[in-house]
Amino acid sequence: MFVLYLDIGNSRIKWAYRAAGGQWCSGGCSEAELAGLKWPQSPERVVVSCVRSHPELQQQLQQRFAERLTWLSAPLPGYPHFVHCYSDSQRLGVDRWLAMLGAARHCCDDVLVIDAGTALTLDLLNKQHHHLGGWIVAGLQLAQRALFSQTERVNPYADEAESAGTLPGQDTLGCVSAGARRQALALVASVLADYPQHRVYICGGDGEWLVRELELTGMADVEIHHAPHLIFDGMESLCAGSFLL
Ligand SMILES: Nc1ncnc2c1ncn2[C@@H]1O[C@H](COP(=O)(O)OP(=O)(O)O)[C@@H](O)[C@H]1O
Ligand SMILES: CC(C)(COP(=O)(O)O)[C@@H](O)C(=O)NCCC(=O)O
Ligand SMILES: [K+]
Repeated sequence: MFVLYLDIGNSRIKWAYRAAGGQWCSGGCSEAELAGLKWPQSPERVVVSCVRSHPELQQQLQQRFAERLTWLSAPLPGYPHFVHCYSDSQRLGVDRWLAMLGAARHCCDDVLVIDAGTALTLDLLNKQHHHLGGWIVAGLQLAQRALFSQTERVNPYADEAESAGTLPGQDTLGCVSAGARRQALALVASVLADYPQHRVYICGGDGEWLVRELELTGMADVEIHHAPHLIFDGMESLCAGSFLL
């Protein structure tokens, strides 16, 4: 069956499907671009995860795909292979839930799932599929925007350059961008140090940077798996288990 998967985050939309060879084919797009995208065949099912309410887009996709569309805005209630720690499981971000399901699909160990997106989230899932909890902080761009919008003189000056690394900045934008990166790395390093037995999976728009940086700095003694399709793996495991009607 040809299934199209969409992940609507707070910054952008990601799409994916399995190519003929079985590998993921994926990309990112804006809302405006989504309507114009062409798929190799007409999707027989479209599974969407969405962490924000988006009635126009939902309606547009509903019209286009009708009963082929499944819209996930929260963890599926009563899903048997996941034990929540939130007393209100519907409050857990559906992207976090799906990324954990995706990681559980890849391995049978305790896992630490890191999604470096608009928010940087870290979640612990043990091998019995109990969610032990996690952390949510602002991601790289959001952390910088918080400073730009909530202070008077920390500004993204057009004549300054963003730092791509973590060395001390020497102007405002350099300090803010290096600070955001160093802050994210420090959090990840501290969690890795506390949970050394967990297998680590990293996804999200800043995932590639994070993995590279952890490897370069030797911050992680453990093996780090860059798994950019983790959320789609999670959606696929719901389809495979026939949990989506
Ligand atoms: N084309 C892009 N648009 C927006 N952010 C991007 C893009 N490419 C990489 N990024 C980085 O990815 C992060 C957003 O990650 P992403 O996983 O797409 O977020 P979300 O799932 O919250 O929409 C940003 O902090 C940014 O640094
Ligand atoms: C933490 C998130 C904002 C991350 O979303 P993203 O960065 O992928 O856009 C999202 O998972 C969310 O809205 N969660 C709800 C609150 C919670 O998980 O407790
Ligand atoms: K995220």
